[in-house]
Amino acid sequence: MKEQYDVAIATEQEFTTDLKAQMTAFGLPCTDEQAHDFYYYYVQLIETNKSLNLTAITDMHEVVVKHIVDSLSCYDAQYIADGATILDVGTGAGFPGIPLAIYNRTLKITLFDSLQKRLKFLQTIIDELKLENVVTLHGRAEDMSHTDAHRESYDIVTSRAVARLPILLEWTLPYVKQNGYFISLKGAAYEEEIQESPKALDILGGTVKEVRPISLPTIDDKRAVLYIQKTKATPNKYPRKPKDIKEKPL
Ligand SMILES: C[S@@+](CC[C@H](N)C(=O)[O-])C[C@H]1O[C@@H](n2cnc3c(N)ncnc32)[C@H](O)[C@@H]1O
Repeated sequence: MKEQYDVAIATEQEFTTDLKAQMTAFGLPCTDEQAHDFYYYYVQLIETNKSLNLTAITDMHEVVVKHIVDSLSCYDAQYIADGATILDVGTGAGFPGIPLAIYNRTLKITLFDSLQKRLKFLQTIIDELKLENVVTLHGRAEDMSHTDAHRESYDIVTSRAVARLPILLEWTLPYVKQNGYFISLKGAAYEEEIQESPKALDILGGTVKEVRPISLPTIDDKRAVLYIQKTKATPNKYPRKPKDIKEKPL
C-alpha cells in the first residue's frame, strides 16, 4: 500500500493535454467540459485509492489510456444510441460506466456492483459531477435479474474485467432487452473465451454480432470489444444458483 500513498497527482493541465492527445489518437474528440470532469474523477480515484482498494493503475498516463480510453473503446453510436439504458455489471471503480456517463450525458447508466464501499465512492463522483444520468445498484449479478424491475430491462449491459465469458453471459444476458446488446470489454484471451461460449450463447439467447480488436494509443497489448446481441428471450431458469454457474459453466 505504501506505493499508493506516494503517487503523485498530475496537474489539470498535464492531465488534459494527455487525455485530449490520447482520445484524439483513438478517434474520440473530447471537449473541455468532459476533460474537466475526467480530471476530477482521476484525482478522486487516486486520493480514495489510498484508503480503499479501487485500482492498481495509478500513473496518470496509464489512467488515461488503460481506464478512460479503454472504457470508451466500446462507445459506438451504431450500438449505443443517445438515451440508451445501460447496466454496468461489476463496475468496480466505475469502468466503463463513469467514462461513458461523462462522455455522453444522455445515457442512463446504472453502476452495479456487489461491493457497497465502491458504490459509495461512485456516489460521491455522481453527486460532485452532477451526473443526473447515473444511479448505483448494490447486489450480485446472479440475483437481481430474477426481479421484474431488472429482467430484460436494459438496452445495453456492459462489463469489463469481471469473469470469463461463459459465466459472464449467464450473469449479464438475462438483463438485456430483446434486440439489445451485451457489450463485453475483454483482454488477451478473448478468442479462447469466445470459443468456450457457443453453448451459453445458444441457451441464453445471445448472438455475437461483432468482435472488434482494440488497439489503444501508446500501449501494445491485445484486447477486444465483443458486441453480443440478445436475439431471443433467456429462459426463466437462468441465471442458475451462483455455485452451479461457477462449478458447471454452460
Ligand atoms: C476486477 S473488478 C473490475 C472493475 C471494473 N469493471 C474495471 O474494469 O475496472 C471486478 C468487480 O466486479 C465486482 N463483482 C464480482 N462479482 C460480482 C457479482 N457476482 N455481482 C456483482 N458484482 C460483482 C467486484 O466487486 C469488483 O468490483
